[in-house]
Amino acid sequence: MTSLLLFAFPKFLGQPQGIFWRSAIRFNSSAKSRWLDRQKGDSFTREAKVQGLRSRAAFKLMHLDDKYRLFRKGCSQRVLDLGYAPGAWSQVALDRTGPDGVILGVDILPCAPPRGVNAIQGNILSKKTHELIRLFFSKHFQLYQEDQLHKDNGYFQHMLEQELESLTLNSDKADPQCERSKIEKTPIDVIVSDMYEPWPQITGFWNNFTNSAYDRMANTTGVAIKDHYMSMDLCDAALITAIDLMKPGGSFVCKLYTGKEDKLLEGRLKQVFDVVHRFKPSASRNESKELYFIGLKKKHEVDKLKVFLE
Ligand SMILES: C[S@@+](CC[C@H](N)C(=O)[O-])C[C@H]1O[C@@H](n2cnc3c(N)ncnc32)[C@H](O)[C@@H]1O
Repeated sequence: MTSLLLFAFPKFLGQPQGIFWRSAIRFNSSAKSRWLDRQKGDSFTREAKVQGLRSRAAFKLMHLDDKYRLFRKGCSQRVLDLGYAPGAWSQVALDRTGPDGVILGVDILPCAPPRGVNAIQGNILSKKTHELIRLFFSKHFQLYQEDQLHKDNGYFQHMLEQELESLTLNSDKADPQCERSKIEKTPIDVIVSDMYEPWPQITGFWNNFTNSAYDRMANTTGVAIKDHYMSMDLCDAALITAIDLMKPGGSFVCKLYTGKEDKLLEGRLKQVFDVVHRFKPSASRNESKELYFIGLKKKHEVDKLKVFLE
């Protein structure tokens, strides 16, 4: 059996046995059918289907919002949903901010956003993604909203990219009225981050890869310590986004797989927000180590270096 697999996947030759077997186990079909069985028997999964929500994760954000009042109707809130795919959290944000809310989802994977939600495909660890987000939310970019095309299709990312490129090219012009000065530095009211394992897309695409595209991303590994440290990196990335792009007074949520550095993250959050909570929503499975941190009332002056050096 082993030699057959090594023949089929020669890239595993020369790798330590442990890595080989872990990789083989991850693509095991019985694990997939266990996952499907669990989904079928789950009341949140059933309810999500009934309500037309893209995944059961929607209920986690609803519980978080019921408890901490992140969203408000009639306040034109600008919401950034990090790791939005397949889009259930964005659906909740859109519903709870009302018609004047503006929701932008960012995900490293391509995904058509729910109607009324805008999206960028990008890695939140990249500086360019931050610039695209800022540009999207800036008043300057609202010009493009006149065409209303985004209502059906989400924003066209290439338009944002072209805009960013032309701003970068003209950045050295000594014009005090230059376009860049119209861009708000901290335009966002609420940032929610559910970043971690890519959503388990099982239909709607042809898979011509030898392994699933989304499995190459940050799936939970089942190794608690690894999941913890990888999710710490994504929480740090979300926190940096909040420090750089969120208005004072803004609200923040991020998902962490618990472990040794929980306290470290909590300490960092306390330097950025006046109020910090931890919460496990009832829709979060008991056996899962996921936990949500909530930061409320972002402070006015935040020294990014100090947050990460202490
Ligand atoms: C659990 S899913 C989010 C589910 C979503 N909240 C919902 O309600 O539909 C986590 C998402 O985080 C995304 N992700 C992981 N790392 C990322 C990164 N570095 N930048 C952007 N998105 C990332 C994954 O692609 C995946 O789609």
